Amino acid sequence: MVMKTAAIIVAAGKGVRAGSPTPKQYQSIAGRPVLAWSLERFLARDDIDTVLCVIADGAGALYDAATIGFASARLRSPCTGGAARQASVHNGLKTLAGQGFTHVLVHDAARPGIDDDTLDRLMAALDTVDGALAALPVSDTLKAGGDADVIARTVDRTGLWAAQTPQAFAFDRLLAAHEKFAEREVTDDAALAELAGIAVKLVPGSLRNMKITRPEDFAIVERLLMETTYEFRTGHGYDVHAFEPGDHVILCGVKIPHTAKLKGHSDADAGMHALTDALFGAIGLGDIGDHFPPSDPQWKGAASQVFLKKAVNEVVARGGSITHCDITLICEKPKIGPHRDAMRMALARIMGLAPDRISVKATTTERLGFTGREEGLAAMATATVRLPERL
Ligand SMILES: Nc1ccn([C@@H]2O[C@H](COP(=O)(O)OP(=O)(O)OP(=O)(O)O)[C@@H](O)[C@H]2O)c(=O)n1
Ligand SMILES: C[C@](O)(CO)[C@H](O)COP(=O)(O)O
Repeated sequence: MVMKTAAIIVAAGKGVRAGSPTPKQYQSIAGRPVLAWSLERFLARDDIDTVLCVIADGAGALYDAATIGFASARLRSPCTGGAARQASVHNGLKTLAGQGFTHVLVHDAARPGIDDDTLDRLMAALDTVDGALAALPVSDTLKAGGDADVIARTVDRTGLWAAQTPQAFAFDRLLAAHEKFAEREVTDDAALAELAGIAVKLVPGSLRNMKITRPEDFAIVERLLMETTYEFRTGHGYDVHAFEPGDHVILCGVKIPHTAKLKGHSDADAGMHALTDALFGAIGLGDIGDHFPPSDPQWKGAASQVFLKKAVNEVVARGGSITHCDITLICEKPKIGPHRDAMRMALARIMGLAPDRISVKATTTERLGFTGREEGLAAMATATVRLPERL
């Protein structure tokens, strides 16, 4: 079945327990409104076709302020919620009904720490079941309180899970459950699904995805959001160009007089091409040919810095930075040594990096092979990038 999935983010609560002057979903946390955190995560996913926020009547200005910069075709205009969370979800479902959605994920705006791994697990679960929710196994010993806060009994925690959101369902089945059991007061959608006889699979959620409920939760969640961890990745690139009659070559952005030129569709800057491929490799984005096909006439004679800048921008767009690049040019001639520093400076300028993050080296193949016979030259590059770990 082809899945068409919507996400509903419920943000129509008053946040009474959190005690903040404006409802908690609009409070700024780690530099942006609580709602913006989860909205960004849902909008970034290709497997979610539409995102709808459910907001309180009269909260339009707060919503607009929180979603500035989220111009996305996938983000619907918000709809209005109800007096209880259940009614807000119901309104969201009714707003999206009849539009071909096969599945829906319902998420609390008050859980800004939702991560991609949890979303992946939920989406995978929907392949085999009509209901799934993120949850954590209970790890504390549970007590039922009696009169005057005296323990009435200890509750067996075996098999108990604390429910989080998102909670994911076959769209029509969840809507039917909301319609049929609208009079039953429940605190989450999985409870309605149970009433409707939908099997709901528990998938591991995450601590980071805790709900802001009380005043002290803001600081805890803020710490969790700020702790973005980074990973380092290395990419490798290799390129070869043949010589043809001419009087100069362009290597790593520097024009060098020579007795031949390099043959190619663009300016044939093998050094820059290898580096571009190394960057695409580090972020798993294919190679230079995927982005700039040689068959496309618009790249004929193009300055290779266009390719390199695109690869750099793709790293930056992922919140990443380039730690180091190392390029080796392999040729008998021209001699690279005198031009190495100019090459590093040129690349540094194009990439917006300090020159000490770029190394250019050269070697010969001792007159062996095609470079030894001066039929062409080769370039190899490695690039190390620092990326935020996938959340
Ligand atoms: N009528 C309501 C009540 C709650 N929610 C949303 O449901 C989520 C989880 O609810 P909860 O933490 O209980 O939020 P509030 O109802 O706002 O909190 P409180 O009970 O403290 O007022 C929140 O994102 C909240 O905005 C909603 O959309 N509509
Ligand atoms: C849906 C929910 O987030 C699951 O834990 C939660 O039940 C909603 O908040 P409330 O505090 O129960 O109103």
